[in-house]
Formats: sequence, structure tokens, C-alpha cells
Amino acid sequence: MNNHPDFSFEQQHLADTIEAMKQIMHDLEHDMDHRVHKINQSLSIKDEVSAYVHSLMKSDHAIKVHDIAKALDSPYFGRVDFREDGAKDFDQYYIGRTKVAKLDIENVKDILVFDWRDPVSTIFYECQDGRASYEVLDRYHYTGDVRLKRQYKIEDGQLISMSEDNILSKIMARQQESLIADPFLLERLLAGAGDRLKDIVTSIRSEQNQIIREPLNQVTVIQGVAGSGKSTIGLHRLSYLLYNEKLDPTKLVIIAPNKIFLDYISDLLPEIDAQDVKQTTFADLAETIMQLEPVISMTPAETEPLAAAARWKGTLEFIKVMELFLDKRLEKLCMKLKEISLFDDQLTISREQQLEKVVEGANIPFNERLRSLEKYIRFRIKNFIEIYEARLHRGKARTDEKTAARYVAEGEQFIAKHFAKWPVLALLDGYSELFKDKAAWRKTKPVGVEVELLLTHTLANLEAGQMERDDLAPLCYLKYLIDGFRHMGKFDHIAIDEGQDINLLEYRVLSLLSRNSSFTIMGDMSQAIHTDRGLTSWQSLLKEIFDKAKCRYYEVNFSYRSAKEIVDLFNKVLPSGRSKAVPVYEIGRKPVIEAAASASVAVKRLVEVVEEFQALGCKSVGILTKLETESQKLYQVLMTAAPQLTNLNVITNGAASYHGGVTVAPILLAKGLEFDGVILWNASERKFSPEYQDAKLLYVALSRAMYYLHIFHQGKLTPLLR
Ligand SMILES: Nc1ncnc2c1ncn2[C@@H]1O[C@H](COP(=O)(O)OP(=O)(O)OP(=O)(O)O)[C@@H](O)[C@H]1O
Repeated sequence: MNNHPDFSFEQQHLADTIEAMKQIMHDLEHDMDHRVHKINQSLSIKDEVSAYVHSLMKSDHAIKVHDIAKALDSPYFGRVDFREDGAKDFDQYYIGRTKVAKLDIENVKDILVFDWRDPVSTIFYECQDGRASYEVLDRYHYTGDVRLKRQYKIEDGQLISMSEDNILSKIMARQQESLIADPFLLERLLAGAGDRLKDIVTSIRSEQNQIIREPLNQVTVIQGVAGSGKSTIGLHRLSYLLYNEKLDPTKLVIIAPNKIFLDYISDLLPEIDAQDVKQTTFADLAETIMQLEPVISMTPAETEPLAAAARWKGTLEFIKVMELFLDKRLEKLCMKLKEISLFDDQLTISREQQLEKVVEGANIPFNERLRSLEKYIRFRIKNFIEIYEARLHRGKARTDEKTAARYVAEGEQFIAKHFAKWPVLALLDGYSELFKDKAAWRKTKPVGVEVELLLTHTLANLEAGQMERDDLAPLCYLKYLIDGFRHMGKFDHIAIDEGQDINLLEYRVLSLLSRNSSFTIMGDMSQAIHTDRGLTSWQSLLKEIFDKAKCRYYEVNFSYRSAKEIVDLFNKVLPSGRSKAVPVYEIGRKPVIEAAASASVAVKRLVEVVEEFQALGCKSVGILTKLETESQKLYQVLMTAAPQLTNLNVITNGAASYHGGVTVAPILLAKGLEFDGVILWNASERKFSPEYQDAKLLYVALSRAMYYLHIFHQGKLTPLLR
């Protein structure tokens, strides 16, 4: 767009900005030298406070120099001209990835570039119809006129192109027009999937910006159709919170569905300064909570009765069973307590005194009650002996060395024997005992669950030294009841991706780890494809777990990932009543559905389609199967049948990294990922029945595609696509 009337003005502005940035770096470096001198001077007169302040300033400057140096190639990507109501003139705000400001800021002009996370930058993302507003510290509200919004493409310090205001409302208002009103967004969306999730700071949309900037201490739920940018928004929100709330990144955690997904987002986090945020899966977090390294089987439940049992283990009903179990155990302990009489009946610890130690206080972990009883008895014994010995040393009557020695021995013997009867409860022992307590289960009656199967299946696993994914949340909660969570600390914010796959008990565990119920939860109920775990609705989550917290619920329906032709197809698969995705761009090529007479024909054609996709420019191609076993088999076949596919990979359960290229994967593990082109291996009627569960699986598979989609079917095509 070199013919833009302001192009040369903007070129000059860029050159001036870069020059000013270099000057700022020079000034900062100069000031750093000065600080070194000051530090030495302060230390020589033992003024450690001043030395500390100078050293803080020095490291702050060093970070600034590093950030500005990184921004020299492309200092900003946008500009907005804003006049606050009541003010005379418009001010220009340039927006970039890093704030660039002179050393001494006297007025707004001394800030050359605003960070995209600064409060004022919201006017760049949200200005609509010439008006905009922003808030600072939840207290100061500014409203005004926007005269201009401009976007730039800057590379190696050179202005490549620029474009004027493009507002999403134009996309929303599209009827006959082309879908895309924003060439910068289009360019980004057509840039291809690559092998990692990308940052979107240059093209955040207005509705996304609102979510990113929601306050810290609340539960923010983002329900979004496939490809609506939930993961992307959630991660940018962490960056925003870190920057504005000055949080310690290690107190923030991202809970992702699996390690592949963590690998998939690993490039994005440093880009948005969030690399130090803790990243984990619920299973890994559970290991830390349980303080165990168990063998965990992640294979989904194989039959419906087992799936029903697994689902039940994720309900809040199970908490009642665990509480009942520990209450009964405590009751038994209390019944066994007897008066203790020692040292020729000179020390008596009554049953009531002991009882008080065991039952006092609410929400005290079981083992802590035992420990407090033990501590109390030990204290009484020690105290008696100390008093006796003090009296002996003072030559008091009725004391002698021999009796003192006898008392010491008696005390030690008593402690050793007495507490062997009251050992603290080990987590796994407690969990096994819970499933052996048939009487308790007769009382509980879990609805829709074969209790006998639940008990025998779990016990058989535990006896074989392993546990299943659905045991983790109850074990974590039992750990809370038995030992408490003191070893864990609290997170300032918890972000959960694929939140629909986390069950209520897992959420309860996570809520115990959160300070101020501060959560960002991203998910899509239409992608709840696990039969053995997950939520039934967002409402149930907000009601059952976060009823006392401040909650904000968003629905996002624009699909930024997939071209219109693909969106139209995956929209068809879901039953009516589910939110449909709204496409924002089209590519002009419809998905292809092709019957293959046999598996060998399908393999031959599959390789041809991969090559066709690659010739069209696809850097990443996903070959998706319904089951994991199919993926593994197909991968082996392709290794021999298509040695020319050099970048062929397979994703299996437990895989820790994603390599891009041509990836064979079961749909379940491809969730959250995206590919330039997707080939669905077999969409036959036998594989995908018209049931809702299969419809959701198919929806996930089709919506992984950005531009190209090819669907094979061996046998009759699934009715979901007819
Ligand atoms: N404002 C935007 N500008 C450019 N690209 C965007 C924008 N918002 C989202 N995208 C792109 O859309 C794609 C989908 O984003 P993302 O994976 O975060 O969606 P999602 O809702 O988590 O998807 P799913 O639930 O299907 O896994 C990504 O390629 C992302 O970069």
C-alpha cells in the first residue's frame, strides 16, 4: 500500500521512532554504568539499602534495553488517534508488543509505543463507530472519539504496508460482501497452521479483547465453537494478567488436556512473556498433590458400565462417601480412647482431654487430628518428667534418681507402644479401605452405577499397583481430607483449557488450590467427547463449584481457524440447538467426500491426497482416525507404502511432543491442534453412528482443518454427513 497518502509520513515516523529507541537504549545503558558506580559508592559507606535500590534500577534498565532491542525490527503494529471527551486535541497512540518510553515521562508524548496490554491499548482493539473507552485500575474511566485506526506491517525496521480501520462489525454485517473486511486478519489467517499455536497481538478482535481484559479475581468461562480462539485468548489473558497485576508467573498455572497440547503452546508463551507460567496436565498435578508417583492408566473406560462408574467417581457424591468413611474411622478411634494413667498414677490424661484434641476444630485433616492427639500426649509426658527432674535437682522430698530413670523409661516405652496402635492413615491404604467398606457403599447407592463392578474393578487395579485417570480426583480429595493441601500452596490464577473434559470433583480439587477463585476456563460443550469424564453443562459447574464466586460467562462463535466451506460442513454434523460456528473467511474449495472400495485403495488415495495438499502449500497435514489402534496401524502401513513422506509422525497416548509435518492421530489426541489440511481416514456408517457422542467426535475431527478437508469412507458414509 505504498500509494497511501500518509505512507511517507509513517515511514518518517518509523525512522524517528527507531532513532529515539536507540537513544533511549543508549541513555539506559549510560544510566546503568552510573548505577554501578553508585552501588560501589553505597557499599563503601555500608549503605546497603541504597545499593539495593540502585541494583534494582540497574536490572530493570537491563530488561528494558533487552526488550527495546528486540522491538527494533518492528516497534509497533497499530496506531489509534484518540481524543478524550473534553480535551482539545487528538493524541496519537502507537501500539506494539513492548512499551517504549523515555526515561523521564512528563506527558503522553514521552511514551513512544504502548504495550498491547496497557489499559489504553483497548481503544485500538475495541473502537467502534468512532467512539472508544478504557479503564485504568478499575477506577478511572476514559471515553472519547477515535479519528483513526491504522495497522502496519513492519519488517527489519522498514514499513512494508499499512491499512486503515477494519472493524469486526463489517464482518458481522456481511451479506453479499466478501467475508473478510480486514486484510491484516486475512493475511494472518491464511499464514498456515505451522506446528505451534501463534500469538495474535496484532489482530486481537474486539470481543476477544474484552475477555482478555476481564478482572483477575473471578471465574471467567469462555464457551466457544471449534477454532474460535479460546486457547489463544486464554493464553493472551495470562500475559495480560501477569503484566497488569504484576503477578509472580510461578503462581499461575495452565492445565492442559495432555503433554502434546503443552508442547503445541510452548512457542506462544515466550512470545507473550508468559514462559514462566506453570504448565501441567491434571494427571501430573495430581501426582504432586498426592505426593506419589503412581502407575496411571490413561486408557478410556472400555465398557459403558465402567464408563458410568468412572463418571460417578468424578461427582461430588463421592465426596460424601469419603467424608463418611473418615468420620466412621474417627468415631472408631474415639471409641477406643481410654484414660491414660502413668508414673504410679501421678499423671492422668483423661478420655475427655484426649477426645477434645481429636474432635476440636472444623476442616482439620484426619492425620492432623491424630498428630495433635499424639503431640498432646507426648507433651504431657515430657512435661511430667521435666517437672519431676526439676524437683529432684532441687532436692524435693519423694524424688530419687532411680525413680526418675524408671519414669523416663516408662514414658518412652508408653509412647513407642501406644502410638503404634494409632498409625497415621496412608493415602493409598485409605483409598483401598474405602472400596472394601461394603456397608458404606450399601448406604450410598450411586445412581446408575453397578456398585459391585465399581468396587471390584477399582480394588483389582489398586492391588495390581495401578490406578486409572478417574481415580486421580478422588485420591486428591482424599489427600485433602487426610493430610490437607498445605504442601501445595495456592495459585493466584488457574487457566484450564478443554475445560469441558474436567469433571466436577477435579474442579473442586482445583478450587481448593486457588486463591480468590481466580480462573479462566476455556472449552466447548460440543467437543465433550470423553464418555467417562467431563462436565454435563457450564451451568452445573458454576452452580456446584463456584456458587460463591464472581463469574463471567462468554460465548464466542466466530471460527477463525477454518475456511467457510469447512465450517459449513462441521456445523451440519451437530444436532440442532448447539451453537453454530460463524466463518470469517472463505477459500473457494469445498471439502471432498470420497468412497474407497477397500483399505488398500484408501491407502493409495490417501497418499495422493497428502501429496496434493502439500503441492497446494500445506505445511501440516493431519490424518485422523477414530481409534488410537487405527492410527498406529495406518502409520505402520504408510511407513512402508509411502517412504516418500519423510516427515510422517504418529501421535499416541502419552506422547509428549508434536512435530508438525504429516501427522497420523486419533481424533481424541488431535483435539486442540490444527492442520492446514485434514484427511479423515474412515467416516463410514459403522464408525460414526448418528448418536450424539459420534457426532461430537466427527465435529472435532472436521474442525481441525484450516483450508483443506478430504474425507474417506470405506462402506456406507455416516448419516451425519449425508
Ligand atoms: N484475532 C485473531 N487473529 C488471528 N488469528 C486468530 C485470531 N483468533 C484466533 N485466531 C486463530 O484461530 C485458530 C484457532 O484458535 P484456537 O486454537 O485458539 O481456537 P480454539 O477455540 O481453542 O479451538 P478448538 O476448541 O477447536 O481447539 C488459531 O490458528 C488462532 O491463531
